Amino acid sequence: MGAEVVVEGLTKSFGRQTIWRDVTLTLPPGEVSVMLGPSGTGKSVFLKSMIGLLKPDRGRCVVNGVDIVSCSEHKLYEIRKLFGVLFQDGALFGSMNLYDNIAFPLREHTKKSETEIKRIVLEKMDMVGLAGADKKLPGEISGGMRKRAGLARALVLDPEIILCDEPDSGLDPVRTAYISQLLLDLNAQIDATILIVTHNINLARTVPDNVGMLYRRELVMFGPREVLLTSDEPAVRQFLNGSRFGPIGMSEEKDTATLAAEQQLADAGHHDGSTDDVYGVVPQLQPTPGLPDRRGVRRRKDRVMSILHSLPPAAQEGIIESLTPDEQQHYGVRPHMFATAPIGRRPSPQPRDRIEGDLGVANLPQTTWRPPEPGQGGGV
Ligand SMILES: Nc1ncnc2c1ncn2[C@@H]1O[C@H](COP(=O)(O)OP(=O)(O)OP(=O)(O)O)[C@@H](O)[C@H]1O
Repeated sequence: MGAEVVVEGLTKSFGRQTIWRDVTLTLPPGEVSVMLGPSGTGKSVFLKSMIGLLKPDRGRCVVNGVDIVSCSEHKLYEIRKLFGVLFQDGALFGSMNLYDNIAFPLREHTKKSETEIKRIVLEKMDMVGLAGADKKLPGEISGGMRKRAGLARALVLDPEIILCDEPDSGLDPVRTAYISQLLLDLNAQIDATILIVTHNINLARTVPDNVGMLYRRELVMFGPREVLLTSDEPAVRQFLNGSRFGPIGMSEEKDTATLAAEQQLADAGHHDGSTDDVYGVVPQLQPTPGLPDRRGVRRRKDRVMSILHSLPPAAQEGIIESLTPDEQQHYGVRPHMFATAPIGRRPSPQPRDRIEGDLGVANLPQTTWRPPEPGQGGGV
């Protein structure tokens, strides 16, 4: 089973620029989590901080009892071996063929024989659908294949935790769907804890067990996927919908005057750039038939049902509806037992203080932005 990662009060600045502060979350062992957030909110910095490539100013990041932030260099070197990282561009050596790229960590960090290395490299290449491509150079293959090669390299040391920085970047929607499925299939096969940083809303809606979002130097929320997917937090809704209208601006949050002007545009029926209203829990991807069931799913059910009472009604409803009738009976729940609005219909926004607490919803500065009324344009 993958390792649990406990992040507590993590804060990172570069000089006087605070990237994010007081980030607290737990990546449950063997579950898949996604971190969303507008560009520049520090998602990559967060991943790098988790493996000790960057040093946070404050806080803890604990894996197997070791705090990566304060441990010795020697311990950090050891603990890093638990991580497999897929960097945004695959980070392959251009002059090495795929075989040598993927074998690199084994030759660097282990004393395995070349025969053993060959067995492992070919096995991982097969797992990511690259069988037969071992002689190719990174420059000779597509972006999707480079991502797969980066993933195979991340797998060779049998990581307990896999960090993926925008595995979909530069990929078309079909290749993104394939890499989404691949990540879930890998999770089923090796039960590793996975954290994916992405902007891809389809991936965020269908792949992970948990979703979080960084915004305005805070972790807006982090928790079971159903919470974010049914959230009425304006920044979350705007981000999921890819809408221009809302608190997130071109490069930073908007000021009051901009928000008021935007509200006028919305009232006048101007299009906000979004298409459908992305709200509600959609079915999660399943491992490809023939692969093992995801062990994290069973563990997650017990975990999420134990905190069900602390979640907003729409999230509770989404979770209960995702259970089979037998599971509903096992946990003593039935659809519509808590929620007032059926899933897919948006409940009225909750006052901020009613959705805080166990959820870890950040106390964001109040915004004057309000969604346009139905029928007044916007489609938010
Ligand atoms: N080594 C560094 N030194 C100084 N500033 C840095 C460093 N690395 C990142 N930053 C700054 O931290 C901020 C967050 O960068 P980061 O790349 O983590 O954002 P991101 O959320 O991953 O963005 P994107 O979605 O566009 O990839 C940016 O303002 C960036 O310039």
